[in-house]
Amino acid sequence: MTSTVQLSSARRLVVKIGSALIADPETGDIRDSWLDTLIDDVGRFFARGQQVIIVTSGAVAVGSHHIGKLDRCLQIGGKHAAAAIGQVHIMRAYEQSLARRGFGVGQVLLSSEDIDDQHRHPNTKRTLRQLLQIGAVPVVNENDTTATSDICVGDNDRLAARVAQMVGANVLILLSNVDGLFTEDPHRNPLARLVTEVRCITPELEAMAAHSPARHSSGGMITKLMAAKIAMDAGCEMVIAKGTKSYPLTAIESGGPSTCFIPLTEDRDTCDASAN
Ligand SMILES: Nc1ncnc2c1ncn2[C@@H]1O[C@H](COP(=O)(O)OP(=O)(O)O)[C@@H](O)[C@H]1O
Ligand SMILES: N[C@@H](CCC(=O)OP(=O)(O)O)C(=O)O
Repeated sequence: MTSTVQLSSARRLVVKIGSALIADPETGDIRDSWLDTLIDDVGRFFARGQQVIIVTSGAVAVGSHHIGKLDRCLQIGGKHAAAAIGQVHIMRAYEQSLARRGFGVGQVLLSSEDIDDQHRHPNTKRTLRQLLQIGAVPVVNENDTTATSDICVGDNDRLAARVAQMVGANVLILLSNVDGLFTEDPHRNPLARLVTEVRCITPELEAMAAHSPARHSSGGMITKLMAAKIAMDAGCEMVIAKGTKSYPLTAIESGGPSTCFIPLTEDRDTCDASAN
């Protein structure tokens, strides 16, 4: 069973970009041509009167390749230094791509305190909303350079869900390197089937999700299901889709494969999942 995801009716969307999309996994180079097609899609949403917040991974992936090019050892500066270097490259790419289409950009680096702390939360929310009002696209990442385990969200799937919850987004899209949630990791079992629609995160569904084999990824499918719980509890629909090809948001709207997590409402209260 397939379902066509309706994105056009969403007033506010959060789009999360995984490391393997923004950065070539082999070279660590930013995939500029692909990024231009994503930003074309985002521009189309803005032209329809919709608001889009981007949550992007990739700072560590891009930065660690640069450290490699400079012949330094990752252990010395570690992940924090890699993120500090990579974040600059990522933001330059977003800034240039958005500017070519007439948009500004606002970098928002968050720790869990910026979302959880009752004094910081309203500031974070206000900043995101003001950026949208003045036509600057918020580009969010975790503040990896100073994050310690007690103040970090830990992965951008949950960070994106927390942002979606905070700004009252209608739809959260996680663009990844797989079509969605499969009955097993499709990289390990090619016979795994795509789950197209989820209305409830059951233990059976959680058992399907595994970690990612990719080096710079944080949580694989496990954190995506955690994100789905946060989003659905906030009444926000969540979509996981493959974003590796050009125009990844157009592909979803055209009925491309995806897993859609639909929050329960009073008139839709069945708790089940459909697989292809
Ligand atoms: N049940 C599953 N369905 C789909 N992918 C899964 C599943 N379990 C584990 N995975 C792995 O999760 C990976 C996607 O997560 P991740 O590498 O963290 O991507 P991203 O960088 O987009 O967050 C897939 O490439 C796949 O190997
Ligand atoms: N904040 C990190 C991203 C961590 C993360 O969640 O990565 P991914 O699993 O590829 O979305 C970075 O920018 O490298």
